[in-house]
Amino acid sequence: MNSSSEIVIIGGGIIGLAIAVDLKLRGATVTVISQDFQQAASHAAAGMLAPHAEELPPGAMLDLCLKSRWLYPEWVRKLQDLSALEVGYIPCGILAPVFDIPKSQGDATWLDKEGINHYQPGLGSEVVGGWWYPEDGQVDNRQLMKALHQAAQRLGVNVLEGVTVEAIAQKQGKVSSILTSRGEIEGQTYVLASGSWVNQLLPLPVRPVKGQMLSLRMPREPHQPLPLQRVLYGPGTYLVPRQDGRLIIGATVEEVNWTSGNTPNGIKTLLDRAIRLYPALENWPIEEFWWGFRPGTPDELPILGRGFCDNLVLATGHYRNGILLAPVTASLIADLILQQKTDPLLSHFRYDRFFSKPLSTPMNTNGTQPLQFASVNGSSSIPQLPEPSTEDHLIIAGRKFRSRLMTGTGKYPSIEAMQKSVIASECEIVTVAVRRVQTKAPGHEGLAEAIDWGKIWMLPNTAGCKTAEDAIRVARLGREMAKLLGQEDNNFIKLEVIPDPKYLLPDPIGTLQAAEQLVKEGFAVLPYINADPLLAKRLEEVGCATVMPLGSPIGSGQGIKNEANIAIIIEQSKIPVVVDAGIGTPSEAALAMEMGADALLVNSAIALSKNPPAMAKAMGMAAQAGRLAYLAGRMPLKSYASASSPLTGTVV
Ligand SMILES: Cc1cc2nc3c(=O)[nH]c(=O)nc-3n(C[C@H](O)[C@H](O)[C@H](O)COP(=O)(O)OP(=O)(O)OC[C@H]3O[C@@H](n4cnc5c(N)ncnc54)[C@H](O)[C@@H]3O)c2cc1C
Ligand SMILES: CC(=O)[C@@H](O)[C@H](O)COP(=O)(O)O
Repeated sequence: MNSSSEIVIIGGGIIGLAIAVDLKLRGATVTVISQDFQQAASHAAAGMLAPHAEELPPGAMLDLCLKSRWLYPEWVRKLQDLSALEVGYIPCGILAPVFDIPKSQGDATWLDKEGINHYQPGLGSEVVGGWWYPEDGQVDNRQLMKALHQAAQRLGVNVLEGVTVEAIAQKQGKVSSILTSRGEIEGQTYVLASGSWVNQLLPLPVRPVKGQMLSLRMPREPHQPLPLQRVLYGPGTYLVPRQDGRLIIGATVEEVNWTSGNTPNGIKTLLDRAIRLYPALENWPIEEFWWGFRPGTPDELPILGRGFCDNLVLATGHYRNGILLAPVTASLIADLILQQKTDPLLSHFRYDRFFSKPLSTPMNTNGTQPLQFASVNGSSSIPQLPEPSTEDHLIIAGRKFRSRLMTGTGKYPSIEAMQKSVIASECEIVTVAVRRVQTKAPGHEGLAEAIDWGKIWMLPNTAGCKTAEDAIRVARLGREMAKLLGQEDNNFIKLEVIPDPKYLLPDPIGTLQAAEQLVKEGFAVLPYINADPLLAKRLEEVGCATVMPLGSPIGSGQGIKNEANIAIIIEQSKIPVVVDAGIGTPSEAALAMEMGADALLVNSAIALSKNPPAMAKAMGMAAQAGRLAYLAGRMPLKSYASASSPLTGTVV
């Protein structure tokens, strides 16, 4: 497949489809690509339209939600007309029963025990009262998804189901096409609406937040209304009665990454809370269990508006309120694309709120100072080194570096220790694990912002990737991450394909495959390899920028165990050889440089030392000393002693 469409939307959840329908109604040519309509959070949701019951604080998010709730009646009427399907929209109001009398009662309508039981008989005996939110409501989100799908197809949106977008190709600051499991697709404008999966394509801080759900069948007596008429939004659970007699019970909120499935604990928790709220349901038949992944952002606000490239629009991160926010998102994004109209509300939801540039900010959000480099040589406790020769540069992919030591960012006792160590080492290249930075893994929170990327060249690495495909995907994210942090022209990637968790030894075949592909995509590839001279040669032939043979396993501190093979690699390579991993002491660092390695990468030995900045300085000195020694040339080895002082003129 090689096709083009004016606007290409990635993701066929409620957000992608709602935008597609809106754009199409305004005359655009639209394609929607979705790998799996059923996996969407939009199917899993409860369908509450609940800005008030969710207790959103006053501000831009509440304004956005209220605007969307206001748009709902007209929006669903239009969809029902287009699709000829009912979507179960009911502005039924939401009751929020509580078990403790609240301290303050704010503006919302408070109902005492008698009042709330009047609205909803049969509540648990512990309910002491509750709030009444008359304007909140619900929609049957599964029906709504069917209607959106139908409307899109009837309008002539090109809906591609079962197609996965694998990469977003860019040229000169614009998205040029997208690469999919069925070929390349071109458009003029691209909308990224792939929910929780968005950071598989771009480094946005969106993570899956799992929610488990179940449904019961409510008893239906002849000529009687269903026992529950309104949404009950209780402490830790909610009950959403559908007109067809199902009762939806939700939802857990779990930070378990992509762990799928329902668990006994999840379901038990929901049922316990639901029965406490409305005891009669304990005898109703269970119909279904399911789960879904909410697209969560660090501040729980969506990401909306232009992003990364001129012709790329972002619409993701709707977290708990994506069903509610669909109409307003569709309308604002269509205005933006077709009329270049930027609603003032959108300014609160820009993607770059997560990427503060440390150069212009005196203090990062986590309280750590960004790196300052000017005073390094004035630092008191660390000895000074002579200026290295200005002629002797390390050159990788045409880029010059004075320092021949690269460092990492993991395993440090604190961000501050890492910052000081980077400064003390005088390194100019720091490698960062794309995945850990993206997911803000423990120890990596605020890491990207803690380094002054105006001074330090970022070497994104594919740590954590077990296959070539995985590494290629993460490498692409790494390039975006470097761009976001201000290094527009950074195409470096430290390629790690490591299937083996015990020794962390790289997979040579996967590494070669990934390297070939990444070189084709224009990356400067720095592959981490076992010290295998033949593999090193092949990697050089496919166009890698360096090779990075390991001294010994990562983090082992065993030093240079592969000396003979590393020597062969050094001898035969026309590209720089960077000895990476296993270096435990400065003497081992110096040894690698004396052997003729072009550079070193040292992480654990510095980070795990009792005084990381001092060890970093020592490693920097060792790299320089080893390099100077290599350039100076070693004295010849001899089998016998030869006196140091001349023997001529000795007194007999
Ligand atoms: C248990 C639960 C309860 C919820 N309850 C409510 C509620 O009551 N009210 C409310 O307003 N919100 C609720 N939400 C939140 C709401 O469901 C989400 O915010 C919303 O569905 C997000 O929609 P989306 O279109 O952005 O993402 P999704 O619905 O997840 O859709 C994303 C789509 O993109 C596709 N995709 C991903 N990557 C790719 C790729 N690389 N190539 C092609 N396609 C791709 C996926 O297959 C998927 O179809 C709930 C969510 C959950 C999980
Ligand atoms: C940070 C990094 O890239 C490491 O995987 C690298 O290989 C360094 O290894 P040590 O931690 O053994 O120095």
